[in-house]
Amino acid sequence: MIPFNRANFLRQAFSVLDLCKKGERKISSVMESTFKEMNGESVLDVKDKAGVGGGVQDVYGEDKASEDQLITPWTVSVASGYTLLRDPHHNKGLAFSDKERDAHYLTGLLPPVVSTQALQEKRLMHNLRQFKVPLQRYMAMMDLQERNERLFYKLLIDNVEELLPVVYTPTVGEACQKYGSIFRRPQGLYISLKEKGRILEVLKNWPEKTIQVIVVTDGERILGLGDLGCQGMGIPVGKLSLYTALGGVRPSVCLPITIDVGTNNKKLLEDEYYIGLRQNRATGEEYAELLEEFMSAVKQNYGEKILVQFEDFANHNAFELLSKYRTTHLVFNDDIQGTASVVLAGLVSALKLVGGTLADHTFLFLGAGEAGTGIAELIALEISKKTNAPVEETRKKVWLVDSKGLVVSSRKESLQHFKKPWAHEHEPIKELLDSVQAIKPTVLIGTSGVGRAFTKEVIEAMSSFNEKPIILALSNPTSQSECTAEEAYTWSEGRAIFCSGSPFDPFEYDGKVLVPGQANNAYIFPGFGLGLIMSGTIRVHDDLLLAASEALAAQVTEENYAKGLIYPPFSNIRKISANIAANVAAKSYELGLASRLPRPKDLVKCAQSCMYTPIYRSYR
Ligand SMILES: O=C([O-])CC(=O)C(=O)O
Ligand SMILES: [Mg+2]
Repeated sequence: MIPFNRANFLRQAFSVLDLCKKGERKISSVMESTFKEMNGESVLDVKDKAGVGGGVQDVYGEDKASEDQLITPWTVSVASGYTLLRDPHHNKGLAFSDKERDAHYLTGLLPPVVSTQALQEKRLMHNLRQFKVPLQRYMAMMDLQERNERLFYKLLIDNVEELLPVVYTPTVGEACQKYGSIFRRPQGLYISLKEKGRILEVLKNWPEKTIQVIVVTDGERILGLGDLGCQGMGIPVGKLSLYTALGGVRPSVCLPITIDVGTNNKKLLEDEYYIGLRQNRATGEEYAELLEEFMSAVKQNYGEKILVQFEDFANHNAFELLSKYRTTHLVFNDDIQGTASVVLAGLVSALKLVGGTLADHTFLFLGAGEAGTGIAELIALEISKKTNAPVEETRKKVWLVDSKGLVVSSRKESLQHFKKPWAHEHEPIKELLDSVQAIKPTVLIGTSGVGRAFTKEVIEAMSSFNEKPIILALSNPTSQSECTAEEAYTWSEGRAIFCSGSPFDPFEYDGKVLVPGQANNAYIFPGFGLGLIMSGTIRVHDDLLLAASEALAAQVTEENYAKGLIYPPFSNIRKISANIAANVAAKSYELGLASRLPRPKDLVKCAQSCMYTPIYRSYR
């Protein structure tokens, strides 16, 4: 083995660089990051491996391993021929030019025609539209992602409004429910209880070395569908494809992870096609230890600035994980914080339609879990910032109803800790309808995961004391939505300002076409993540969520308001994400949380220039 020292390292590095310059080798992401490292561009933390000396960011331990340690023999090679066609990152299918076919040993492996990406796109959209069953469209999209990554993202970006419901909610929910039977190829990293004690090793099996964002779930609360165990993998995969399509984060730096600690879903445990551990969920110390090992391994492997997005954990773990790791890691809980940020943006822009300030409104939630309390807290925080009233006071504008009724002070003893701040003085009320009539909210928000919980009586009550009741039915997928667009509009006689978590089609009421908004965290997390990554932010602060929310609200145009919309259309999402990223990064620099210095002058331009675009590249 060549002894590791700076001189040898540089010699090797420059000989590879030479080959690259001559076009004989493609620079791999490993070498690329090594060069950056040598230039001092982004130095990650030096790993603490007692007794053996290695270089800065010797992530895979090749250099510092002593002879008895095992290492992974990663090689750098240029894909060609059949392998190139089977490599989703580089495959272009029929779009390989004749010159490329010659140079890369593809001649004969493809039919003679040379297609454009635009024509491929047209053909694929035509084929997708032939499928009438949404799950078939989902599977066709996943196959495309596995076959030709750039074409997948091109399709998704150019047809975002049509394809979002396919790769994301609601179809992704059904895909998770049936994940075992539609399973073709693994799409992310599975870490189960069986890997306890060697999670770091498992991370190293992932083919990409440079990772900037991880979306992780333990599958316990997949959308509003409950515990889907290991089959929750569809969620991190879907969320990360939006990181790329909507936020422009490069696909190669995104890593979907499912942590499998078992499932309490009896149906899945008995399903012969179930893909996860066939046991009940580990809890308590066993669970906490696995998560602790995971969080340490992630930081050890990818460095301080790896963004970990927690997704669809059950309440009891979600709050705890967020509060435990928010001071030591760059973590973000999409269901608590992302949802809060998107809903706050919608409410702030709704003020243009209903008048008043946030502090003039009264909010009632059905559902006091992650989304409900997360949104509630951000509303209270925003009102507090705007009015200078203490947050303990501003929380009194917000009421929660859970499965046992209105959250009130007499229930405080028995409440889970995250509900306690919302237990205000009031007599106990069991039913939602009675709570609505007693509190008389101007805004009704559903985060309960209980489909059709906003009944005709509830919507009619809201409409009896509000000229324009704001009704947000946020639970996903569509089957769990607290009411449909049609119901909200019909029962409010066309007066409701309605948004849902999963998309609904426009609805015509009394000759007027009413367009429901989609208050989904997909508006926020891609741009938010991009903002954190491009500024090298090291911790998430609540003010960054407010910055994201403010940027989103600012993107709603007069034209949108005229249609009764409180969110901009998803078709503009790349521009919206760039603006969110810039505002988040600006706040991060202001708070001293950004480590990428000097601060770029024009952060919007910086965000735009960082964004991945899926057009084909030409190969030498
Ligand atoms: O995935 C979505 O559509 C929104 C979300 O985070 C959830 O419902 O858990
Ligand atoms: Mg979620």
